[in-house]
Amino acid sequence: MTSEMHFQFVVIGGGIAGVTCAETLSHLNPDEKILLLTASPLIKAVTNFRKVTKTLEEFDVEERSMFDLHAQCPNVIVAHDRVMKLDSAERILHTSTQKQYSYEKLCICAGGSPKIIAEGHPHVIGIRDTETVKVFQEKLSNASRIVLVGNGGIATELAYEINGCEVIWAIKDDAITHTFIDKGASQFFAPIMSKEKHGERKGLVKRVKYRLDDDVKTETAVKATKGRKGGSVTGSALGPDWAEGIPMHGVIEESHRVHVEKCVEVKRVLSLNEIESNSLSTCCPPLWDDSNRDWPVYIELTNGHIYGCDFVVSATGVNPNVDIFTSGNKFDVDAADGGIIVNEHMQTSVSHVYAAGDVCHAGWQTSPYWLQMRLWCQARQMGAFASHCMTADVHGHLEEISQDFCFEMFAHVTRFFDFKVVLLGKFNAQGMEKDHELLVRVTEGQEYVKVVLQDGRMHGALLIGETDLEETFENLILNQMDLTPFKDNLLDPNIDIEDYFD
Ligand SMILES: Cc1cc2nc3c(=O)[nH]c(=O)nc-3n(C[C@H](O)[C@H](O)[C@H](O)COP(=O)(O)OP(=O)(O)OC[C@H]3O[C@@H](n4cnc5c(N)ncnc54)[C@H](O)[C@@H]3O)c2cc1C
Ligand SMILES: NC(=O)C1=CN([C@@H]2O[C@H](COP(=O)(O)OP(=O)(O)OC[C@H]3O[C@@H](n4cnc5c(N)ncnc54)[C@H](O)[C@@H]3O)[C@@H](O)[C@H]2O)C=CC1
Repeated sequence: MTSEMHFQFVVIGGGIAGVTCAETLSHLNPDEKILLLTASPLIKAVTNFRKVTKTLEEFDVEERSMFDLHAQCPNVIVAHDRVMKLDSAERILHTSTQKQYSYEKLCICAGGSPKIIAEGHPHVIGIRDTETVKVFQEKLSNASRIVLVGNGGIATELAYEINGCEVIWAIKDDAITHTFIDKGASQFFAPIMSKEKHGERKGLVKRVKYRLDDDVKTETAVKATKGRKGGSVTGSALGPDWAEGIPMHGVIEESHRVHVEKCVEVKRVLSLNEIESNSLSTCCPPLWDDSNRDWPVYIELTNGHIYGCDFVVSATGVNPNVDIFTSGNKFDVDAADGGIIVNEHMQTSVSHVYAAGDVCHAGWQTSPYWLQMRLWCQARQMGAFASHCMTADVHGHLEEISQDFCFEMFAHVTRFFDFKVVLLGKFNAQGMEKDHELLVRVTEGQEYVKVVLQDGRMHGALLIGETDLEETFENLILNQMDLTPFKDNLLDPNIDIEDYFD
């Protein structure tokens, strides 16, 4: 019988949410011992954090050995151990190394795994962590054509970054990058996507730094391989600009070739044998050469088109890692996205258990200008806020804690097609009735500016390019000024909008 170790605070997950939660708990509770349990030996650390505006933040993400966190926060003990079972009635965690840990307060930050079409198929892969990127790179280095499924962040980045390999990009929508931008913005990007990339990429927003020496890398690779069952993901999600500095080359000379199939889903994944025995005819985009080629795998789309390729990347979103926790415990889980529901204090429906990051579903009455997206900034914010709530909870004044300002307004800065992209508030008029109004300003190849107005007040904005409008628009969303008298001038390029509202 293994003895049980008790901790005031236990955090599960070495991703951005878990590490931020453990670090903040450490600062708030210097005299308490905090345990961080992580299935991967590498953890994610946020560095160079800075606020760009009140709600927009930028930071670097470093992948570090788990020993670094203990060195930096001596009251945090980091254990490379996978939680196999949660007994919430007894407040005990059982791990893969047969250990048992009891807790006063627990925060689940177990992240998510890629939602993969045809899961388990040898020619269909997903991308989540360093290891899955390695698999992708290796496969790509021998590939001349891939099918890319999905229309969100990962697919958009891959469609732009992959060189030396033909890409058939299959999307459910009628425009690219639907998760982040509207149809007008995707038309703005269309000519840029098909162009070859020239010169150095700017890397303006983020960098992921790999500070590992070779020994740690080797050890990590071995452990990670052993730890996986059926290709399941154990590492933390990659962070901003993960694609930068990672070679993404196939075997053909043509540097950049993308064919977009719109309004489709994948109907079937087929083998060459199935194609031949059923005499199915395959297709090829105009001017692409498909003569006499047999492919390892074929994809049939719902529009009837069948494409052969070397392998398929399923970039179709994330499933929160909840199964281990929901088994035998009464967690409320969101029916649509599968996340553990948390309230405005990041508490789950199970006593003494909190959750943060990709694993959770924001179940509180959100501000009209905020929405949940599974992003690093929200993982950091939720992890930090959960630690404040857990600390207040053990001291009996949780009810005095009001929600952090970061949940007032959605704000995200990223890069797509080498352009800075800023998303503010309800940037795509999400959940708004038809009575909203859109104002748009486009300068081809330079900038795309869209604001969402309702009753003359700004509810959201999408800014592509170096617009310098984020701070002013953030203020206009937060202060809800009636813009009816200024509407005609709001996007006038000859007016300095910052001075206007000063
Ligand atoms: C390819 C890619 C690119 C991305 N690019 C961006 C971007 O540009 N901008 C952006 O904002 N976001 C981006 N994201 C999303 C962002 O990385 C995630 O939203 C964020 O990192 C989630 O953090 P997390 O801590 O909640 O989860 P994760 O990073 O998934 O961490 C979960 C942790 O829990 C551990 N764990 C899981 N189960 C157990 C268990 N049973 N026991 C112990 N430990 C366990 C895992 O080992 C891991 O350490 C990207 C994601 C991917 C996959
Ligand atoms: N720059 C950024 O901010 C980036 C953020 N991310 C984040 O990382 C996470 C994972 O990225 P993605 O996998 O791209 O998820 P995503 O949530 O961004 O996009 C998923 C896409 O897959 C589509 N889809 C879902 N099921 C499908 C199916 N069966 N067939 C076809 N299409 C289907 C959806 O319509 C959606 O377009 C997300 O949380 C995303 O926000 C990822 C890369 C870059």
